[in-house]
Amino acid sequence: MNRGTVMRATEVEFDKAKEHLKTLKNDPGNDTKLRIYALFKQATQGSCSSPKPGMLDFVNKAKWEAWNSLGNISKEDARQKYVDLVGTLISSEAPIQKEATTAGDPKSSYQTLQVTTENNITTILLNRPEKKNAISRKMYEEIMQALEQAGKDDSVLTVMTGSGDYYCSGNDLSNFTQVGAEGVEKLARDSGELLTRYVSHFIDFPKPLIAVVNGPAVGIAVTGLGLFDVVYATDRATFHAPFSQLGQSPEGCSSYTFPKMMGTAKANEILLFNKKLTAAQACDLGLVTEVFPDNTFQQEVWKKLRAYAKLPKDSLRYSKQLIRGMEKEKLHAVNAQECVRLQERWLSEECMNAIMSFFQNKSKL
Ligand SMILES: CCCCCC/C=C/C(=O)SCCNC(=O)CCNC(=O)[C@H](O)C(C)(C)COP(=O)(O)OP(=O)(O)OC[C@H]1O[C@@H](n2cnc3c(N)ncnc32)[C@H](O)[C@@H]1OP(=O)(O)O
Repeated sequence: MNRGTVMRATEVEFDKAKEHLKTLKNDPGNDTKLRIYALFKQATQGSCSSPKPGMLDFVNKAKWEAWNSLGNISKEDARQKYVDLVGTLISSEAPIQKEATTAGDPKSSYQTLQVTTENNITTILLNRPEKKNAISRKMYEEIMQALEQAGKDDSVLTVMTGSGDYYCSGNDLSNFTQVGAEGVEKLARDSGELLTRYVSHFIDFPKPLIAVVNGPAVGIAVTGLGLFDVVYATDRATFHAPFSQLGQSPEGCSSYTFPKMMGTAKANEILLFNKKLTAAQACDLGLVTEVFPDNTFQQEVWKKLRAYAKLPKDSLRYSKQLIRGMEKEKLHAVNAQECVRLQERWLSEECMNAIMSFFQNKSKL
């Protein structure tokens, strides 16, 4: 590049930076967030021309000040600065996480996931960090689609992990507030059908499926872990299945896999009495394979996974099928039974009150 040439980010680089921003694991802090906001506004709308918000409108006032402070820089310069700033934030995070989630060949048709294949590993990144990766109806459908593709592609392993500070906060509770003209019975029936299909995709998944639990997990994100082949967790992760608090009942085959894995008495504390486990406790009970310190989690786990992914693909596939094969029929029966019970639960007063209370109070479970 000649001296004095100004670098200009392209629209594609700008769009990529917007996507990368969603995968940030660490909170960049308010000042940086305001600068990102301001550069984005300047890049898309030009200089700030709106009137200054009132002094009690703290949030919009801070945003206005950040945007206004950019002065007259051009849209192109703002776009370049935005791309640079996001690039700096991404590269300051664990390099292995970046590699696993943003490089490779993103199947960009997904709205709620980022799916990449690299080093023989297909990674399904749950990508609604602003909602703690709660699983919306769209996300259930997209996870099923991603599993179907990953089951057929050339990769050796499939990994599921979360974007941001949570692994996943379970079912998006607003799935139960979207009642159509046909009423709540229809909603419960459709939800039961969706859940049956969703869990079946895990039961039938043909190659090693690994959960990289990068933060707390709630509800179905915990119960479904019994259907993964290996579960690695950061020591920051917690495992909470608050069914009775929500007037619901277990799913993800956990009414069978949990007692089998850890004994009925231990499973009951989790599935009946909402006991929240630390990562170390979950590991002692056999739900988690291994726990890593948060600051080396991504590095250590991805190093291991890259080594595993060099093993012969068919051997791993057939071995998994032998280990799980005998159980498949049983698991489908358990899944069907759990979903029938849940359909009844979703129509119960206990469950409706609990969901209303979450949205009214945003009460923490
Ligand atoms: C189709 C039907 C299939 C049904 C399958 C059956 C599955 C059952 C389950 O999974 S049961 C478990 C359901 N999950 C929960 O009950 C968790 C609810 N969430 C919380 O308790 C908290 O949000 C938290 C502890 C996960 C995180 O707390 P905190 O760190 O304080 O963050 P916020 O609460 O501010 O969350 C940020 C933002 O995300 C929204 N959100 C988080 N989790 C969910 C969720 N599960 N459903 C809907 N929305 C969720 C939260 O409301 C905030 O949104 P806002 O910024 O206010 O718009």
